[in-house]
Amino acid sequence: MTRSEIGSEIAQLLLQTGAIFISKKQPFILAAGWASPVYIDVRLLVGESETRKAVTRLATEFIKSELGSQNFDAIIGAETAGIPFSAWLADSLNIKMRYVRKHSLGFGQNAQVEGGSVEGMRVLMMDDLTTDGNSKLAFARGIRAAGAELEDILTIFYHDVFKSAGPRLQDVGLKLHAMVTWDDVLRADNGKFISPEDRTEIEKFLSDPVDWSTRHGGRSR
Ligand SMILES: O=P(O)(O)OC[C@H]1O[C@H](OP(=O)(O)OP(=O)(O)O)[C@H](O)[C@@H]1O
Ligand SMILES: O=C(O)c1cc(=O)[nH]c(=O)[nH]1
Repeated sequence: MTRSEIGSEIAQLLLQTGAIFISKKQPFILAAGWASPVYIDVRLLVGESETRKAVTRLATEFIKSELGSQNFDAIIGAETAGIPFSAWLADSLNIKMRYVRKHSLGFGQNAQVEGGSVEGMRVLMMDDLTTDGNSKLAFARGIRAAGAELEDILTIFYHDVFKSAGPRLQDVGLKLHAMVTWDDVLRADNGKFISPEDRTEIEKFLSDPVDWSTRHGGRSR
């Protein structure tokens, strides 16, 4: 399967499971404080057996063909939504699984990376989604502080509109790989899930998300 075929299949799953939410009244406020007319709830791919099996099959194929599964000793799921996907992928790829907390626990072993040592291991970080990459930077600091070699991050969805995300990750030696972006979703929709009015609003947001956010009470820079 090509990258584009994988993107198209997962985009269909996101549309069918109702994971693409379009705000009718108030904008969504995202983790980093941006206002947005859309919110992608990738967590909805977790609930049903058929759906999660399909995502795991597609992500396994993506990792094998685009990244090379032999390049990783472990997959590390990011709290919270990255954790279930990392568990299924670790089984499917037959590699170790760990997970990384948003913050060290603060008591007990005070660990940020859980599930065993990652010292000297080549690891792949797995999360459900990327917006501006802020959370990825924090997770990466924790994973590297635990002694792992981390260069690659895989997310199911990437908004790919906050233009600073890629360079900020590259500056610290991180490569972001995404299975689905807005291009895949807008191509996969046949008008059944996204109305023409909603599509117009989404396109306005995508063409200048910082301006959209500023005009709707979210972050402006
Ligand atoms: O900051 P970015 O790297 O662009 O990624 C956006 C983050 O926002 C979501 O997490 P959130 O904390 O909202 O929810 P979760 O705990 O369910 O993962 C998502 O799972 C990403 O981790
Ligand atoms: O940036 C975020 O917080 C975010 C955006 C989005 O579309 N979906 C999500 O779960 N989080």
